[in-house]
Amino acid sequence: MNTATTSSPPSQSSDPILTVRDLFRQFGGIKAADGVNLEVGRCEIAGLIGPNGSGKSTLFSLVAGTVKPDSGQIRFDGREIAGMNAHRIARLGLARTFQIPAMFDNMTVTENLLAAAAQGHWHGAKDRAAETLSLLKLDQVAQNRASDLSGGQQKLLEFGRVVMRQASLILLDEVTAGVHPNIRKIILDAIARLRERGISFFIIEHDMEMVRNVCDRIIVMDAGRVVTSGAFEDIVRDSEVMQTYLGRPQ
Ligand SMILES: Nc1ncnc2c1ncn2[C@@H]1O[C@H](COP(=O)(O)OP(=O)(O)OP(=O)(O)O)[C@@H](O)[C@H]1O
Repeated sequence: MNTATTSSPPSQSSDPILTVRDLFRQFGGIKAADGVNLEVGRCEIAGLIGPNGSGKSTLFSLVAGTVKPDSGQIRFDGREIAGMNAHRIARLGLARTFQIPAMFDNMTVTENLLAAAAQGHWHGAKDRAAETLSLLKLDQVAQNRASDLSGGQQKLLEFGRVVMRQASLILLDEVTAGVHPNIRKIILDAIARLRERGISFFIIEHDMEMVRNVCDRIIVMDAGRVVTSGAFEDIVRDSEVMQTYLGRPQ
């Protein structure tokens, strides 16, 4: 069901890059994660959808280590990471866009990319910065200060900073929300290209068109739990899921 935006994933190993088992986290009386179970395959682009307050962002924070679970397992690339601190998880190769330190306003676009590499793998950073500028069509503004970029270009730069860290799994939280269609297309094409290079993605998205265009598989959450998962067409065909969990019958 991939459109022209995405290509087929490279051959996937059967061992998922991310496995979440029986994950619980309460805030006061609110069960934000109420026994979450899911997997993201290697080189997969998995979409996470669900109504407001269903626990999507909390799940990302639990996986990225910025929120600690009450109980449960999170296995990333063969290691148990539940409760590990966020910096350690990031060093293992898991990145969450737009959660990394804000870009440096007074530095150029290129300098910002190099600074992101300095937080992780410096080897080959200059070549990777050039590749990333090209991938995200930021070549023309490479020497501009980050503060002089448009809002959409700043989103591209933040995405580029994550790419520079050479993560093997990237969590994207509504990465295209509110951006111009041209910027959106650049981001979607970049996701598809990066997946071809072996990077896995887990994407929170409200825009069903983006979900359809880019995701291999959709995971639906409601009230802190995964209620179903499957191909986009199967999910939208399930009118009960669409009405109950997304509030829009198809
Ligand atoms: N730090 C917190 N303190 C208290 N309650 C929280 C906290 N973080 C999340 N919650 C609550 O946990 C529930 C799940 O929130 P979460 O933001 O994870 O949902 P979401 O699916 O990402 O929602 P949205 O689509 O609106 O971003 C909500 O009821 C929210 O109010």
